[in-house]
This record gives sequence, structure tokens and C-alpha cells, in this order.
Amino acid sequence: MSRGPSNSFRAGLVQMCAGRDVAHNISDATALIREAVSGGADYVQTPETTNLMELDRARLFAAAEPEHANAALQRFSDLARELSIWLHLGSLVVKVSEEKLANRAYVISPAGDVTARYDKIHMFDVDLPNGEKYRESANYEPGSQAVVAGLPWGGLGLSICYDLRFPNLYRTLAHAGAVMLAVPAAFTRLTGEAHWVTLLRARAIEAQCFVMAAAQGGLHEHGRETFGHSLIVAPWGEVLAEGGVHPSVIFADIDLSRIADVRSRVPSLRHDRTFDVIHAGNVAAESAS
Ligand SMILES: O=C(O)CNC(=O)[C@H](CS)NC(=O)CCC(=O)C(=O)O
Repeated sequence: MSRGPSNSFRAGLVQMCAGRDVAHNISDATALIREAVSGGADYVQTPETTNLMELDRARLFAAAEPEHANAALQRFSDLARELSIWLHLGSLVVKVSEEKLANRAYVISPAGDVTARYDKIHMFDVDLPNGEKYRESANYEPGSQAVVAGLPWGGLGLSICYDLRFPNLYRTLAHAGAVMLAVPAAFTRLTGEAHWVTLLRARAIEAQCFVMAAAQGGLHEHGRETFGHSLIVAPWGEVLAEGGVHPSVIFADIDLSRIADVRSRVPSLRHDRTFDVIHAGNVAAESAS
């Protein structure tokens, strides 16, 4: 595969449909990562919870492994080294105590070393209109640190799934030097249909970054359905690649020289202002209380 100049590279995003068995998920992801590399990818991203999707708390904790003895992390570190790629595990389920897990992303270098970790900050505790109920915080300990991971081509701002709804995280990452944003996810089908593409394009446009979002998709063993539609978006907002519902790999050639062009024409990242909020009129004052 021909490698471009140092500010461009090929991204391969793995879309999968993870289940309850860690070994099975590792083997599915491995096949797709190899497919991505066959297609010329220098950077490969996998979705949220690549190693495990399980609803039952007892089974979830029985299958979850700590970071120092994590089969998925060990296997994927070896794979990154074997294939000589930057491998970004969108997240792994990692046991951090007998009571809590972390929803943790890893960036692994072509030497097989973990160079960045990120724990999902925003917990998906919601009640959807179709009756689906999620209480992520019951099982997971949220993170409290945003992370810009250094890649050879530029800074990659890390996030996971529900974080997508908090635009200030991405603006903070852009101000901290990110030129790419990662949003690996397991979006629900219902909210994915309504919001996924729109929110990802908005984050790309407002943070003036490339956005890369590898997704879980399809009907999972644990009974939930996720939206799929892995997406790569350019900083001007156009969609460069989009997946369907089933496991696959999507690709895009990322040319980071576009960032300077977009940011110099519309310098909105340098136009932030502070302001006060006032309540004008009785109706607004009452409804705001
Ligand atoms: O629990 C698992 O098995 C894997 N993890 C997830 O599915 C996570 C946490 S429950 N899902 C989301 O954050 C969906 C967000 C979303 O769909 C939205 O913001 O609309």
C-alpha cells in the first residue's frame, strides 16, 4: 500500500456486532482489523465495548477482566505490533473493582504499546420513549479526564458514544490541539435513527475536526439492537464514508492539511466569547426556575 505524506493517512473503521463471549468477540474483531489493514489502513478503530456486550450484571462481572489480565487488550496489543498499525480500541469493558467497571478506550502504537487511555465521562442513564431503560452508572465508574492522543499525523480527541451529546467536550478537545475526534459507539437503534449522523456532522463542523466513529450494529446476543452506520466526516461536514447495519469495514483517506484551510477561512474556534445570561420578561423567568 502506498503511504501518503506525513499529514495524511488511511483510516479503517471496524463495525461489529459484539456478543456475550469475549473470545468470540476477539476473533470477530481480529478478522475485521485484518481486513482493514488489507485495505491499506494505517489507523484502525473498533467500536465501544469491543470485547463484551452483556446486560445481566452477574454475567457481566463474571466475564469482565481487569486491565492487567485482559485477554482482549493483550491480543490486540500483539495484533497492532504484528500488523504495525495504530490500533484504537473504541472501548473495552475493564473491571476496576468488585463493584465497578470502566468503559475504557485504548490507543495502541505499531510497537504494541498503549500510548493513551480514556474512560467514558458521560454515563448513559436514560429512559427511551420505546420503554428501553439504561443505567450505565450502576455498573460503570465514569472518567473525569479528557484526552488528546498523539498520533504521527496529529492529535486525536477521545470520546465514547453518549459523550457525543456533550458538545463542550469536543470544543475543549479542539482547543487542546485535537484535529481529529473519535466517537466509537453502541448507539441504540431508536436514538441512532433520530440523532447519530446529525450530531456527528455537527461535532465535525463546530470543532473543525475530522470525526471518526466506529459503531456496533445489529441485533446482539444480549437482545438489544444497535444502529450501526459507522461514519467518517470531514471538518467541513461532508460524510466521507458510512457503514450499513452489518459487520464491515469503512475507509477514508484523511488529509489533515484540510484543517488549516477550514480553520483559517472560518476562524470560529478563535471567536469564543464570554457572556452573561439575563432573564427578560415574566414567562421566561418562571419557566427557568
Ligand atoms: O452496554 C453495553 O453493552 C454497551 N454500552 C452501551 O451500549 C452504551 C452504554 S449503555 N450505550 C450508549 O452510550 C448509547 C448512547 C445512545 O444511544 C444515545 O446517546 O442516544
